[in-house]
Amino acid sequence: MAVAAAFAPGSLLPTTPSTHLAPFTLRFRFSLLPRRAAVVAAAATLREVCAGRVPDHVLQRAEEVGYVVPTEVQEQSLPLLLSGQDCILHAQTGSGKTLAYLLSVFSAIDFSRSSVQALVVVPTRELGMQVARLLAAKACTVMALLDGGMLKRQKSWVKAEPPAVIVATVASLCQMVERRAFSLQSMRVLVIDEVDFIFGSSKQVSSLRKILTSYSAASSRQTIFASASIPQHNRFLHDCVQHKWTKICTKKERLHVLLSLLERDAPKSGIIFVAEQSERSKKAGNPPSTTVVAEFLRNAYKGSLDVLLLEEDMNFNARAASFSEVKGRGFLLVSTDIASRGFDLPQTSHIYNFDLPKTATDYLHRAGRTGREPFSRLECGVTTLITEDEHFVLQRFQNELKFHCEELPLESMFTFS
Ligand SMILES: Nc1ncnc2c1ncn2[C@@H]1O[C@H](COP(=O)(O)OP(=O)(O)OP(=O)(O)O)[C@@H](O)[C@H]1O
Repeated sequence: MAVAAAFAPGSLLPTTPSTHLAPFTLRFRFSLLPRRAAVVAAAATLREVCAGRVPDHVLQRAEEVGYVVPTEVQEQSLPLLLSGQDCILHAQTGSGKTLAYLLSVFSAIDFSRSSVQALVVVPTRELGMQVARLLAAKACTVMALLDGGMLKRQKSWVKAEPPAVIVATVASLCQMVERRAFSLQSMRVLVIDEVDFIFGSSKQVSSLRKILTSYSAASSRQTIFASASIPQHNRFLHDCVQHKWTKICTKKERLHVLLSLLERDAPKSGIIFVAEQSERSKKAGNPPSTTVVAEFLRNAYKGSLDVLLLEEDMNFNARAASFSEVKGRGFLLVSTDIASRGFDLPQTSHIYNFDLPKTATDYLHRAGRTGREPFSRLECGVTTLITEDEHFVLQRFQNELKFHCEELPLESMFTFS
């Protein structure tokens, strides 16, 4: 038997602040209404919300690229962020947290000073590239220190002329700070994006804590945490907005079911999430599932979208190429969870969980890659392919995230060999 399920993102409720990284003060928490309602409800423009705090040239640039009306998370958080308070930005995926914290960064920077004044810590190179691009477009010196980057060359640049803002992964940040390539003494704003992900690794937490306590003063900076899934939350999602679909099939049928779904949905663009290859499978010399799925689609899919691949083991140049290729084009991106956090590809209409995510949090972040255009009426959906014995896992995610799945008979909808 096969089934489909409906699921929709909605509001996230406040959490207990995480205290892993004392000595921060975390004074602000809020909940968020559904994204679309949030946009409709906005009364003031972004310019009005930021008046007198964010430099005019930044606001002008924001308007040029289409950021005119604040999303609800921006409307709610900016008055606090711009007043310099420490904040937890805990709001659903695609709600506009990045622009909220970036505007706060711009309000705090003295553009005439040549020193590192803001640090944005990100979990992955891809998210870092995205944030750095958004910042760079706003005419300010920004340097991205990301795993696999040219840290040696950057070390001399950063020494010669320290950028106002650094966007960094923890590992590359440690390397540069420990080599004394720059100082964090003038840092006014610290942002930790996808904070729960970074706090999920004790190694990253201890490295970050060491850097922050040794090289910057907690009392003189603003700290902002951002994520759609802050730890210790009481409850996650409610309020249906979009249809999300789940299907049951046997492992063998998955590729063909996926193909049928793609034909039926005709996505504008889609991301197909596939499990990372196990060590055992690597040792056995098997190709990664991502490659298998991408190869299958390249041969069998007859639609107009480009089939692209993104996975951990690809070298950084190949990863960067895949990431920049998908920008602005119709694509079917086959990826591991590397694309599940922070990735902002607004044209993504459909998500397919070819393999189940490991946790409910991972499910949330994967699902959040769609429905990201606040003003769009694009039909969006999340589809999960599961076998009968995986049903209980999905049930666990539903219980934890408080969403409801509806099942849809497979045979009536598809024919596959
Ligand atoms: N005020 C705005 N007007 C129009 N579009 C906006 C506005 N703010 C943000 N966006 C767009 O909304 C999309 C989602 O924003 P963003 O990436 O900041 O979400 P997020 O909350 O950080 O999501 P995630 O938790 O998944 O990282 C992006 O395409 C961004 O360009």
